Amino acid sequence: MSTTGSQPTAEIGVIGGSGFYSFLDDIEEVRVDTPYGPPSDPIAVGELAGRRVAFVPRHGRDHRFPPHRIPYRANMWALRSLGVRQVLAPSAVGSLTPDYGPGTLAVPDQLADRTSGRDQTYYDDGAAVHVSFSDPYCPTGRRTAVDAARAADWPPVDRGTLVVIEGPRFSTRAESQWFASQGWTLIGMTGHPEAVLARELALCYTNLCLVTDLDAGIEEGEGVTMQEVLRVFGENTGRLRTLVADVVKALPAERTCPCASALDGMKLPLELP
Ligand SMILES: CSC[C@H]1O[C@H](OP(=O)(O)O)[C@H](O)[C@@H]1O
Ligand SMILES: Nc1ncnc2[nH]cnc12
Repeated sequence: MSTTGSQPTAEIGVIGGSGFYSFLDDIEEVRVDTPYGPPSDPIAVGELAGRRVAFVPRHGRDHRFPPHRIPYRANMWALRSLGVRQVLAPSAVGSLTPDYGPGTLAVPDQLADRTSGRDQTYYDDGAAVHVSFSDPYCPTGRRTAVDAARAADWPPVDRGTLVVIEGPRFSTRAESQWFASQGWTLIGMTGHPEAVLARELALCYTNLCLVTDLDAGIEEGEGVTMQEVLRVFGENTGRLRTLVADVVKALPAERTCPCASALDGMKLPLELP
């Protein structure tokens, strides 16, 4: 169903990644325009256990946006304009350690940006805004996700550093070994700038990482392929969707985390939606 009249609202946003192109059953589709163009797809808004949820697949339903072309700013802006304040972001990631094999769930607590040339800020002009980003993820969202995964009998890796590469190619063995030597444990292509854009809008952001492969530097075979990523993701989709739903249900409605006050006292050059 498409909405043209009064716009529905949502409190929690879910950004689906590779293999995660839809989420809710009974939805209203909302076309939101933003100063950064349209989001990846119309936003699907619906209800889950009494919580209002907005869903957008970051690559589009047909996976037409490669990671370096995703309209990250439009996606996050559109979610906020619907009322969203907490964002859950499931992602397919590679592992940089043999300890975390395919099927592992990880909730990283750190991020290392190795992207280049992506639009990574809303504050380009008019005033300098520097948000704190030492802890890029929401502590409440992370704790809720870790607890929900444990309760679902899917014990997660409850920390770790996600390095985000520009892509769309996968890493060489040398690059991958270098990332691992830094102590970084997970690798993906979309966690940046998603996390920082959420912080720049004072949104909570939690990355739920499903390991689909061992990255090239630690793998003994042919290296990573897109087919392998999508196959392993497909094998784990059911429990990941259930977990996202569990986290939606368990997220505290009231925000007491630092993300909520990320912009307090700052003079912003634009009006947030
Ligand atoms: C489909 S292979 C690589 C692709 O998968 C991951 O996507 P997402 O983070 O949206 O789940 C990775 O970041 C790449 O975009
Ligand atoms: N090995 C890998 N490198 C980058 N992004 C990924 N997404 C899933 N697996 C990946």
